[in-house]
Amino acid sequence: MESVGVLMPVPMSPYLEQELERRFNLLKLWTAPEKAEFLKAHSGAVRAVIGNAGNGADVGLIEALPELEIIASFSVGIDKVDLEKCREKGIRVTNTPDVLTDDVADLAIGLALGVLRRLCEADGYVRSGGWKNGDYKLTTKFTGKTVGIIGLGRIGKAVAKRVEAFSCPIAYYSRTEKPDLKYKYYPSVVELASNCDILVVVCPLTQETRHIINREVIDALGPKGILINIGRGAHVDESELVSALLEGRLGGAGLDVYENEPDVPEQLFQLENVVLLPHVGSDTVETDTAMADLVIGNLEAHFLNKPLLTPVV
Ligand SMILES: O=CC(=O)O
Repeated sequence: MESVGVLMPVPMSPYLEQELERRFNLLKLWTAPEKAEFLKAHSGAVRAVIGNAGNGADVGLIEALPELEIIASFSVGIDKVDLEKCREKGIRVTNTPDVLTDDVADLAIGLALGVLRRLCEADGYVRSGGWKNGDYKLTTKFTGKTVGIIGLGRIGKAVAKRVEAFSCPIAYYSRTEKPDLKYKYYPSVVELASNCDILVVVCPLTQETRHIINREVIDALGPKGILINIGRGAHVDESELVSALLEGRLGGAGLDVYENEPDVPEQLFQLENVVLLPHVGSDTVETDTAMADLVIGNLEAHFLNKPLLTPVV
């Protein structure tokens, strides 16, 4: 497979890069001084593209690569890949589900604890010597709070499992009720937000879920409510979120994702009831390796005419 051209548009994981380089003709777009020229020069050779959470494959890229057969995303979310175009052109698409579920769910709990117990602020209190002048202020309990989950897929269920250990009542919203689950179902996000203390966004980003967290939902969650977003930034109307936090209409937020990454609204930097992470949900050494192995496994399966391991299209 050494002659198969695999295009990596942006750097992702050194391990993935190294393993792709051992097996394929890896073309690293970001290293080219003139990207358009590079693409033109290699367009006939590229049979696979590696996507990720921030960079997929839009119509422009797909149309520029006439020999493209497969897009293997180094992410579970494939909202940056034009799936319709791929279906139309018979291009296969794979992602990396399951292997990252635990890490992302763990991080949701970390964010909830971070916001409620003010972990980052309290850490700063010790580092800056503040403790020498007195105890840190009281914070808010997590155990027993009602947690609402938007999207009860693999990661949503893993969040629920963890939250159960904190004796938190669990409710959820998804397109359809899941009768096999014991959690309380709400048929609208506003109803869910009105009936929980912590709202976790963990559904895939689609046209229907874009800005699923809007002003009405934020107001339903209210001044004591906490929003945790481990899905995609575009799930949330970010300017509404910022104004609700600045005006005290929302109790706090734990965010791993933003509408225009890596740009994060700077008004949030001054707020102690907000924990901001740089989209690191699945970024552990262990999961990076597992995701990379899955990307490579899918490419090898494809080029050996075997069934894909985790097909989306
Ligand atoms: O955001 C990360 C992913 O989709 O894997």
